[in-house]
Amino acid sequence: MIDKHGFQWPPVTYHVQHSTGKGLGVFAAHDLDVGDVILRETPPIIITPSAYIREKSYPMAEITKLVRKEFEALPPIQQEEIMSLTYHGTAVEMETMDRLGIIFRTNAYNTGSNIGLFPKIARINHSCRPNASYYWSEKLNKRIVFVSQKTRKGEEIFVSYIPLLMTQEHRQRRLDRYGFQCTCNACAQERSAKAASDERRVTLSQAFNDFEPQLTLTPPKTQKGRQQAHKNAKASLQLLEVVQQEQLVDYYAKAYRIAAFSHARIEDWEPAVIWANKGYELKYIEDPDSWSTQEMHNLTSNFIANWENELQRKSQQQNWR
Ligand SMILES: C[S@@+](CC[C@H](N)C(=O)[O-])C[C@H]1O[C@@H](n2cnc3c(N)ncnc32)[C@H](O)[C@@H]1O
Repeated sequence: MIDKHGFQWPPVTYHVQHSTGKGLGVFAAHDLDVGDVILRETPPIIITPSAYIREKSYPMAEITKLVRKEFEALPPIQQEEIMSLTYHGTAVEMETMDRLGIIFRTNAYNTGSNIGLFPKIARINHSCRPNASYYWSEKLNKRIVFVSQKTRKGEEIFVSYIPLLMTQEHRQRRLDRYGFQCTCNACAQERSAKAASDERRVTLSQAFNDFEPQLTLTPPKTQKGRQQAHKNAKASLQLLEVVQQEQLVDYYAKAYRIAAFSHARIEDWEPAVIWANKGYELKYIEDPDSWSTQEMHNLTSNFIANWENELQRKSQQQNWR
């Protein structure tokens, strides 16, 4: 629709066009900044797996039946859009499942406790170093795709289909179910750069796990505990460097949260506030209504209060001298 000022409404943020070696892809229609929303989409098909399905990891025969029922209720134009999506099935799946079931398997996303198909979002290709991310908004009943790295007009938009803290070999194994050999800029690097990237991703995975039990605000009680907490604060800054070197924007908020907690534990309030606030800003972009956004908001306020108290204490001490 063109509004009274001659502008397209809603504004066009992307085009679907050919992507070399990847079929169709989604491309930026103009320069996009971190946090810009590319797409918001309500799933025309959404299924609720039974408890049995969730535990036994997706028995496709049952899913296909649920999907078919929803599909039959859609208007022909939506059915056509869905049937035009790409699909990839194993030899067994091609034998035992119909095309709709395989389309759903190739393109659907987990959506809270359900699984949804988003035909427009399904055109976005994968990268192991993506420039976009997404979340499911229960409130809006939509999946929202937003830019996580500055993207220039005409550049392709990529999300990740898989967790990224793994070696390339491991990632490729996960991607095999989609039927393609990944040639993203992380996978297509020359051998030594790829080895360095693998090492960073494995280090990050290990470090995120190791930090998890130490993310508490209780100050250490012993001398040894205090020494360890100081070491952790230093290590949290190294972790931030590694995640930035690897440009894994989907993991920045997690690293900021670790740096915030680690500095709060040693009562170094200024960096604690800075990292908590950075984490909050990213979490807010990711999903303003999520529990983890609220957590980062509360931590930031709490650390600011502690920092103010500390500054007040210091200025009183100076006045007494
Ligand atoms: C969800 S669809 C994405 C849109 C698809 N390119 C299309 O034309 O509709 C997933 C399929 O896109 C292709 N694809 C996605 N990311 C790719 C990548 N990094 N390299 C090669 N092919 C990719 C694969 O064929 C994959 O099965």
